[in-house]
Amino acid sequence: MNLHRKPIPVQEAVERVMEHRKTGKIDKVDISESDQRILAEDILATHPIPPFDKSPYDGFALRSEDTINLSKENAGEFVVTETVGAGHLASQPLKKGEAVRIMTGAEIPDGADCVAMFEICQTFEMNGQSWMALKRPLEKGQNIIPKGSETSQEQCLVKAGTKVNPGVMALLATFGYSEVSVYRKPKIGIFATGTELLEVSEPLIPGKIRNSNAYMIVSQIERAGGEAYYYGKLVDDFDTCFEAVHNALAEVDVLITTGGVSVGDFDLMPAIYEKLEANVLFNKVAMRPGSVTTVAVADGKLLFGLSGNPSACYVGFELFTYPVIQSYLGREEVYHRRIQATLGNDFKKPNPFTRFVRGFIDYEEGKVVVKPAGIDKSAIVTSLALTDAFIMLPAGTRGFEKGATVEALLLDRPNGQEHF
Ligand SMILES: Nc1nc2c(c(=O)[nH]1)N[C@H]1C(S)=C(S)[C@@H](COP(=O)(O)OP(=O)(O)OC[C@H]3O[C@@H](n4cnc5c(N)ncnc54)[C@H](O)[C@@H]3O)O[C@H]1N2
Ligand code: MOO
Ligand SMILES: [Mg+2]
Repeated sequence: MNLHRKPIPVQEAVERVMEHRKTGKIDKVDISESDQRILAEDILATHPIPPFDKSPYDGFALRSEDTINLSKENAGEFVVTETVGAGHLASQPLKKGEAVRIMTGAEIPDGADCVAMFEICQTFEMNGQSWMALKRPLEKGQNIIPKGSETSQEQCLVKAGTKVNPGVMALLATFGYSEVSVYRKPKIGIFATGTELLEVSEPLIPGKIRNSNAYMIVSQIERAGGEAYYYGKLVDDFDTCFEAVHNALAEVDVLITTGGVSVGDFDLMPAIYEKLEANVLFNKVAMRPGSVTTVAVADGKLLFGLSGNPSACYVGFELFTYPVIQSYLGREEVYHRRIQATLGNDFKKPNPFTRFVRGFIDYEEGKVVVKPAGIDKSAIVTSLALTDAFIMLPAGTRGFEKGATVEALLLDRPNGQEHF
C-alpha cells in the first residue's frame, strides 16, 4: 500500500476526468416521455405563429375604411353576416358595410382588416336581420394578430442540448413534434462498500451504520439527468468486491463505488484498480472534503472511487461525476454554475486545501448570500439536507469573514416562499 499520495489541484483533476468524456447516443421518444430530457435536435418553427391572421378578442371583424368618420354623433351601422368561432372559417369574403361576429382565436375573414371588441359595439335586430352599431373609427390592422408576428417558419427556437421544461414542452406540441430526439441517459452503476453497512430497513446494532451513500448518490445521479443502477452493498472482501466491480463494468457506462479508497487495511479499491489494470487518473485531490477521491479508467469506462464519508462522497460526485453525466447528455455547459456571492457567516478556519463548504443560497437586502449548511466535516451527513450550493474557499492561511465576496457553485435552484 502506497501511503504517500501526491495531491493534485481540483482543476487538474477535473481536466483529467474530462479527457475521458463521451457523448451519449440519441433516442427518439414520444413527446409524453420527453419531459426533463435533454434535446438532441434543434426545435424549429415548422410553421409561422400565428399560422393565420387571428382575432385576439371576441368582437366584430370589419373594414377599417367603413369606420373612418364614425363618432358618438355619427354611428355606423353594419349588417352582421355570420358568426365565426375559433376553429371555423367565414363562408364568404366580407364586403363594404358588413361585419362578422368573430371569437378570440378565429381567423380574420377575407376583406376584414380590423376587429371591434364587443364592449364598444351595440347590437340590434331590424327586419329579421342582425345589425351592429359602432361609434368610433378603427385603424387598419387594429386588434389583429398578424400571421407570423410571433415567429416565422424555420426559426430555431430551442437549441439541442437544452433540457425540456414546461415551456419547451409547449413548443414541441405547437410544432407537431410527437416524437422528440433526446440524449440517452448514461447508465451509472453504484456499489456501496463497507462491512459496517446495514440496509435501510435493518435496526441499528453495535458497530454498524445504515448505508446512506447509495441512496444519496442515486438521488444525485437522477438530479443530474443520469440513469442510476444500484447494485447493492458489498462487504470489504477482496474477491467479492473485485468480481462485483468487474462484472458491473461490463453493464454500465460509468461505475461509482463509495468507500474503501483511503489507506486503511480494508480499503480495497486501490488493489481492485490494480487487478483490473485500470489507469488511475488520480488518487488524491487538493480539496476538502473528498481528498481521497480516486478516478480510474478500466475498459474505457470511468470508475469513480468516491469516499465513504458522506460529505466527501457528495462533493466528489458533484465535482467529478456530474460534468461527465452532462457530457453524455450533450449539454454545452457541463459544470455547475459558478456565481459570486456574499458569505453569510464567518468561516474562520484556514484551509491548507481548497474547501467546498456545503451551503445554501439565501437573499438578503438585495444580495445573494451563501451560508454554511451545518457542521463542515467530511464525515458529516446532517448538513447535506440543506445543501444546494458549495461555497468555494481557496486554500490559504486566513479564514473568511461574514460579508466577504466568495465564489459558490449552484447545485439546485432554490424555490421562493412568497406568493404574488
Ligand atoms: N491514515 C489515513 N487515514 C485516513 C485518511 C488518510 O489520508 N490517512 N484519509 C481520511 C479521509 S480524508 C477520508 S475522507 C476517509 C476516506 O475513507 P474511505 O473512502 O476509505 O471510506 P471508508 O473507510 O470505507 O469509510 C469512511 C467512513 O465513511 C463511512 N461510510 C462508508 N460507506 C458509507 C455508506 N455507504 N453510507 C454511510 N457511511 C459510509 C464509514 O463507515 C466510515 O466511517 O479516510 C480517512 N482516513
Ligand atoms: O477525503 Mo477526506 O474528505 O478529505 O475528508
Ligand atoms: Mg477507509
